[in-house]
Amino acid sequence: MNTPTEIDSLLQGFPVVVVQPVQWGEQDAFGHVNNTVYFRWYESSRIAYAQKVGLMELHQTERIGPILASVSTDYRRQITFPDTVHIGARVSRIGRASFSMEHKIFSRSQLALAAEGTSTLVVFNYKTNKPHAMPDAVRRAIENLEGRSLSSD
Ligand SMILES: CC(C)(COP(=O)(O)OP(=O)(O)OC[C@H]1O[C@@H](n2cnc3c(N)ncnc32)[C@H](O)[C@@H]1OP(=O)(O)O)[C@@H](O)C(=O)NCCC(=O)NCCSC(=O)c1cc(O)c2ccccc2c1O
Repeated sequence: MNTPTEIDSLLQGFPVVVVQPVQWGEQDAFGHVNNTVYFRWYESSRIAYAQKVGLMELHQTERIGPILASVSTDYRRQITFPDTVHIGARVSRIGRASFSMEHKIFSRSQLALAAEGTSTLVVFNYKTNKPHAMPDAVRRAIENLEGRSLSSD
């Protein structure tokens, strides 16, 4: 029996996990979830992560927030309706203004890794339209969430 608990253990080390039901309309003519949907799922996990470390609030108050610089994925399994996906996000690196995230998507019905990817976000000043140095408070919040220090490179 595939249980959410088993998937939770597969996603150990991912401090943010978003759980979403697969929608019928996310499938394409070939009967599987279309490749573009995986990027939406990654995005949901990035947003949840940014909310947890105060980056969404910072955007509301200071107009300093994340912007997506790059994203990539490897597809490991097809996903079909009905299913539920568990999308993990963790930060693996913090630079001066940028930080890197790793993502994993697990299929609950297959109890298997369906995709894994990486993304780079840049802290961005939406007033000047320029990158902004990672604020210390956000760096600390990320390190607290990850349970380790993430040195600059
Ligand atoms: C991405 C840019 C802001 C970079 O600007 P610029 O080239 O001027 O930056 P620098 O050369 O000074 O570098 C700063 C910093 O960024 C790193 N970097 C730059 N480009 C890349 C890249 N392609 N890949 C990886 N890393 C990159 C560089 O190494 C530096 O790192 P340091 O740590 O050393 O400082 C600029 O190119 C730009 O504005 N691009 C357009 C971005 C865009 O339009 N993205 C799509 C819309 S945003 C979006 O969709 C989005 C998605 C989400 O999932 C979000 C989640 C949560 C919140 C918001 C989200 C969001 O807005």
